[in-house]
Amino acid sequence: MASEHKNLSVFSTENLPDISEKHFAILVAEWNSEVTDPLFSGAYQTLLRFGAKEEFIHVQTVPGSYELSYGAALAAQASHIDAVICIGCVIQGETRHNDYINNAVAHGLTQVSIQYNKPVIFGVLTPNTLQQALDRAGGKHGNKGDEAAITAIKMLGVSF
Ligand SMILES: Nc1c(NC[C@H](O)[C@H](O)[C@H](O)CO)[nH]c(=O)[nH]c1=O
Ligand SMILES: CC(=O)[C@@H](O)COP(=O)(O)O
Repeated sequence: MASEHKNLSVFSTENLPDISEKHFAILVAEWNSEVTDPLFSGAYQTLLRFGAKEEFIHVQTVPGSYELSYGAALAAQASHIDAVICIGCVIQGETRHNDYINNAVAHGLTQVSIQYNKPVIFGVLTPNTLQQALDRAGGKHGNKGDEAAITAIKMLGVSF
């Protein structure tokens, strides 16, 4: 398995832009909070680590990952928000419900990002099991919340 023994949160932090005056929205799904709480903490602490101001990080919860798209649209259309980070965890159940949620959120967040011309980061785990999720929320495979925050920071440095 490609990720079997890897920390998936290893990333370059060179040449990051100055984010001291940037405003970040973080949307956190309440479903599977034992996973989304550490994902959020990873994202929040990573933003602070690389220079974001606490008062410029705006946090809201939504009931589930499916609601992240609408929550992201509300955040992205706010003029003071520079980037949106969406945190969720959709664990495969007995039916194909998880597939519909995951596909809807992936497409929805992409549409919001393009519509409002702002980075909207997909920090949603789509594991088969709770353990796979915990492994990626501060466990042996790192923290996808950290990755989501670094991705938001890097995207703020992308311009033409
Ligand atoms: N099963 C999971 C859900 N389900 C709830 C949906 O996200 C949504 O809130 C509901 O369908 C009403 O619109 N959400 C997760 O984030 N993770 C899950 O595992
Ligand atoms: C997607 C989920 O984990 C939750 O809605 C339960 O799914 P299922 O009804 O397929 O077990």
